[in-house]
Amino acid sequence: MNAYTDASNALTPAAARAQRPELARLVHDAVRHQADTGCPQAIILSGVSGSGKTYASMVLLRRLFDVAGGGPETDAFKHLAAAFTVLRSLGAAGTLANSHSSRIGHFIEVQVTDGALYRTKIHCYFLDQTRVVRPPPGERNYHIFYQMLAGLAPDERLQLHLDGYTAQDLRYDVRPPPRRLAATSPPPPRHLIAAYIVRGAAGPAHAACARDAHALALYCRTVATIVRRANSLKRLGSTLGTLSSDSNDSVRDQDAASRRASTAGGRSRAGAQGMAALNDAVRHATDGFVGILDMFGFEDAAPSRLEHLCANLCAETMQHFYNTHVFKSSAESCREEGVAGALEVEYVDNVPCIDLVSSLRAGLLAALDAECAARGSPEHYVARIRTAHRGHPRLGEARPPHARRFAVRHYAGEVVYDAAEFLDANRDCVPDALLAAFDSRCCEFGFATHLFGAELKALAASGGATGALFRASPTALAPAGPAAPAAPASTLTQDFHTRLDNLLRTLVHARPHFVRCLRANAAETPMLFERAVVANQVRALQILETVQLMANGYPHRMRFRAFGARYRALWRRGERCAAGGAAGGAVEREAGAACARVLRAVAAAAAPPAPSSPAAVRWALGKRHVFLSEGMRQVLERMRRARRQAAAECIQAAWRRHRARAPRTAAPAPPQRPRPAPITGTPPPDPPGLPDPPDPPDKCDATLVKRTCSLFGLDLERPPPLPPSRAYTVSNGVKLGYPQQRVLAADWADESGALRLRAGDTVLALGAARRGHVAVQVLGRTVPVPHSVLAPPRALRPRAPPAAPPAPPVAPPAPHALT
Ligand SMILES: Nc1ncnc2c1ncn2[C@@H]1O[C@H](COP(=O)(O)OP(=O)(O)OP(=O)(O)O)[C@@H](O)[C@H]1O
Repeated sequence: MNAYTDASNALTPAAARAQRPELARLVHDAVRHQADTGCPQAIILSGVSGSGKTYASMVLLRRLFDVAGGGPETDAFKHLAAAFTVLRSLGAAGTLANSHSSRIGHFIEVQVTDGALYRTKIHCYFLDQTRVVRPPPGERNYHIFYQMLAGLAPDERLQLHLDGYTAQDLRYDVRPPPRRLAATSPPPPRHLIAAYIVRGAAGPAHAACARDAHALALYCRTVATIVRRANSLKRLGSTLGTLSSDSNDSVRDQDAASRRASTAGGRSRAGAQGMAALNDAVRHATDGFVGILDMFGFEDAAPSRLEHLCANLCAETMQHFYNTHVFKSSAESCREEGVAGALEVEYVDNVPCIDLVSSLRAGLLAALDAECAARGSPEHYVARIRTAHRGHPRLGEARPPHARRFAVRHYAGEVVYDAAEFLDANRDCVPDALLAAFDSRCCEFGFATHLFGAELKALAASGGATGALFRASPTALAPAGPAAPAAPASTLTQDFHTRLDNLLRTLVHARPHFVRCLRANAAETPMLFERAVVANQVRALQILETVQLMANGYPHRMRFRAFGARYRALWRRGERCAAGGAAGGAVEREAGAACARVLRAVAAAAAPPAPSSPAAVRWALGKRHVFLSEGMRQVLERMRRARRQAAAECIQAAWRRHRARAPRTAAPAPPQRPRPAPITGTPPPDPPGLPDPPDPPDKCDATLVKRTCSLFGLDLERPPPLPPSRAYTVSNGVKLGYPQQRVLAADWADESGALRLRAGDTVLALGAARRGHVAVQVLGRTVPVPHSVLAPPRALRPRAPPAAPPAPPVAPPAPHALT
């Protein structure tokens, strides 16, 4: 985490070579576990902003493709890497903490079946949209703006009205000085005139608000649309399926969005629906995934805004998920199963803080919704929460006290929030009159019309603007009714909360793997380790408590059956593996006793897991589970590896011995597959002088071939083997064996002209020759004659009417003239 470069570089080969072995092991473990059990796996990255979550997530993704996706040369990987490059431009910005901070959280869902990747979905969580119009002091806008200014060709700049501008001139790329937008404000620059059409007699402050709402709505809708478009591309030529997703839908509500996106694309409707149905069928047949979660890191910008409160709520939620999974559930299951002497680690529970922020009854976010509904003010909002949560241990005062500010004591430190923009940001509204400007009847910019399609439809149904408000960001609750509603059905924080809930619902069904990222210093300086900075993070992430649990507690538990399946190699010969399961009582007890015998033997034989490891080698038996210390898990794994290695070596040694002895003892050759018996009259190989006739031209449609291969998972480079040639032909259910008498339908001569046959000549066909040819015996020679010059075999001709005289006996082959 020292060479501070952009995180998307982690997808490059150089970064892949430098990747951490522990991340590689983690991916192997997740893929193996997914393949063994079918259970979804979630790799959850956490840490403060700038600690390397995004970097690690890219390394993990690359590794996942190496292990299960065919490597980085596949179309799917290239497509994904390209999508992430675009996403980084649109969603990363320079903050005080991190000059490439991801302002969009990601959950990358890599769907895997039988250990092979078949589809990737990116779920995006975009919060920090106010940055587009008001970057916080000292911070920067999204990378895309600077990249455009630095990289556009002169004619492109002209087209976008950006000619002559630099990053310093653009209003949205630098923090405007306060009150710059008053009446005395200078005329809007060209790029703003090009983008906005603001009519009416509103004051300048009003007009500036409208302009900002417009810009914000355009940006976040554009991001969502680009993400959806990039994710919905189907890679027909690829062996690795598709990428699909929507930036704002919940994790498990993606298919409809994916279908919407596909039908919006250039494909025919039927084709897209067919492909969506096929994808759905595959998905339902194989619902396993390996997910990589890179959400917002904890941030303490001073002062913080509503977006920071949401990001910190997300970090708190992930910390709570960790606490529950690692500390709480292991202690509870030990208690439930009567395991005596289990260590209960004391950890800091952050539920009070999550309650303070997100409780539906009186949490900070619920109070904000109430304040928005009552058209209140920031000061009134802060007074309201102070009254509601007086004395709450997690709610504090800003220092010095301020009417619009309050502090929250998060798990990773205290953060002071300024509520000045809370209400506007939460409403996230844009007036209908502004959106009416994008109506296709008056707007020539079709893309903008497309971005607000649902809203414009509602406006058309209401007969035009009525003073209603729409959400600026795309939302699952877009106006669906016939007319525009007076106010949006949800707020920014409600949407975020819903999506966070959906994400958690997905995570609780998965097996989690936690990656805790630590930032080495606060200044993005390479090779600098700041003790205090790291110690704070170690404390906040409860890493010491985790180590304590790993060293002395029982952090791992396995059902008896799962233990038996995994450590089958350690069972004594003749002893049955633990069965456990539904049979209950006696069977479960017997399975537990079998596990205990193995564990006792292992513990007696075991050396410490590693010379310097403090982890104790302990185990305990519960009612349904085996409880293991980290040390015992390591010992079991090491012994299992050793047994399997020894077994593999034993097999190899036996085989080598067998191979080495084979010539001396003249052992019988290994049985080979019997060759098919030669067919009577099989033509000998062609004489050396006989030239090959040219192959008929390939009449296949290349696109059709590609699609078929993609649909059936065939490899384009290696066609499936041809079926073995048959010793007969079949027609109308009649089998005609070779040799056959055939009559020539047309004159034919071989390439040299030495051999000539005439129409009506009868020849003896011996069997199939090269493509499109039949091997024919002529004057003691066998020559390939094209099918096309031979009349169909007799049995294939139309049947003669019953009254017709019987066919004359087949004449002997006619003499052939050799010239
Ligand atoms: N192992 C590493 N090797 C090289 N560079 C790294 C490594 N880890 C992180 N970095 C660099 O450190 C910087 C911060 O990393 P990154 O953006 O991944 O942090 P983050 O935790 O995702 O931050 P945020 O939450 O703000 O998005 C980036 O510029 C990244 O390229």
